[in-house]
Amino acid sequence: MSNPRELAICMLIKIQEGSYGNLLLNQHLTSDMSLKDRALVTELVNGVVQNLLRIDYIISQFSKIDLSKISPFVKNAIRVGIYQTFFLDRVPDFAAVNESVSLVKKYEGKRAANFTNAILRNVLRKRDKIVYPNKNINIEKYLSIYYSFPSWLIQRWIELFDKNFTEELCMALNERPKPCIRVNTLVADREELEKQLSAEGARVAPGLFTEETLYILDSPPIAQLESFNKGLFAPQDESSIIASLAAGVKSNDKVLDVAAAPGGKTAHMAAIMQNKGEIIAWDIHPHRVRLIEQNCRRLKATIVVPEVRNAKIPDKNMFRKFDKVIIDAPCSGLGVIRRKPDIKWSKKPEDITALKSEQKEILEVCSKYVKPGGFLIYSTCSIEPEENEKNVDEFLAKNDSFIYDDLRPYLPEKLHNSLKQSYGYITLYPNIHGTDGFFIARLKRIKA
Ligand SMILES: C[S@@+](CC[C@H](N)C(=O)[O-])C[C@H]1O[C@@H](n2cnc3c(N)ncnc32)[C@H](O)[C@@H]1O
Repeated sequence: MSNPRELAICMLIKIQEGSYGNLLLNQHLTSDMSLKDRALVTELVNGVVQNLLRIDYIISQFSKIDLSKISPFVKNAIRVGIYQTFFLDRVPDFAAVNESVSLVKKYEGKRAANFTNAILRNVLRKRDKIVYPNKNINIEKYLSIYYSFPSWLIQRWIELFDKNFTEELCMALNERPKPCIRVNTLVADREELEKQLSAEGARVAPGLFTEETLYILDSPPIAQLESFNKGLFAPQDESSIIASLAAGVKSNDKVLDVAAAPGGKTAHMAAIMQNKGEIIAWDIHPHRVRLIEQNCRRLKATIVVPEVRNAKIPDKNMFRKFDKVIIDAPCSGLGVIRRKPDIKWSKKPEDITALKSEQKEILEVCSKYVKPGGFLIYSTCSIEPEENEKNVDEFLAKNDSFIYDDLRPYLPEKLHNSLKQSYGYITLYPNIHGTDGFFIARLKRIKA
């Protein structure tokens, strides 16, 4: 399939049937497609998924047929057409309409094509007259439709934060983040990497908080850069970079990273430890443990011992053996919606409850691996308190061998005023910090 819009429509149908957007894009965007086409497919798929409720609201204003009765191909062809005309500057309106109409004709015949044409032209003609739910009458409905977030999430966030914060959060989560990379200090320093990236045609900007972070402003595809293949850097969000700093690892530490794949924090900690000491890196999925192996090989992290293990199953032989235990827990991922917009549709309120108990179990079991005087770092890429401070607070209430440890010595100074009173944990928010949403807690074992 060589037409990027056709490919995007087919992927959108699969995503609505339950496939993961990122996996589909990785699978179908092969090197025989031009860079431009790959970028367009990615933009259309992520853009439609990100703005789904608003796009469907617009369609429903102009279609006499209920959305649920429109065939998946026609519906997604209209969505792709509307996304291009409302959210992208670079595609002329007539081209967006014509492409959708001719694809519908190819797949569903002339009648469906006429319907598509009528809706899209009508939407274009009346685009300035679209009336969204009134913000002053029903703020929840307005935020849900206008920013395209499920109403349960909007309700939850308004209760947790407030209306203004929720609106800012939605806006930030709808922004496309610049790719973020970590300088691999095992192989290069920041200056060397900047020079090499510039020679390879990439432009970068410094990190918001940390020395080892660079943001890519524009570049050839990252995986094709020589500097990537030589392991000079690792793609990693700054929030995740901050989490490995919070671990405060040092040379000759014995570290256990219990949910480590694909190895972002593992390889970073190996760099901080200057490849001295040991990091045992577990993950439950064999294919993901292979990613740890591949990434550590590319990044020359030689002290990492990857293993397929379920962190919920205790191993008595390893109790109290580690200086640092890192639990980068499986979580809802609601903090990384900027990168993976389909998360907002795939996650349900009950997932948060289920994940909380899974995280609690891992926390309970893996805390036993920390030696007296050692540290436990618990993190998630979620901003939901149940997965974060509530979980840790409940753990601490039941385990008097642990206390919160002051994060300030490990965090960039600019973040100190975001720490709560005990200084033992921090939540990063995209609308405040400009990073992914992330939670990091640091605990100390004070008793055997
Ligand atoms: C947030 S990701 C880890 C990201 C990683 N720490 C990094 O920085 O690249 C969570 C990982 O936990 C793994 N996982 C889920 N349940 C697990 C379990 N019971 N035991 C070990 N790993 C688990 C998942 O396969 C996933 O790779």
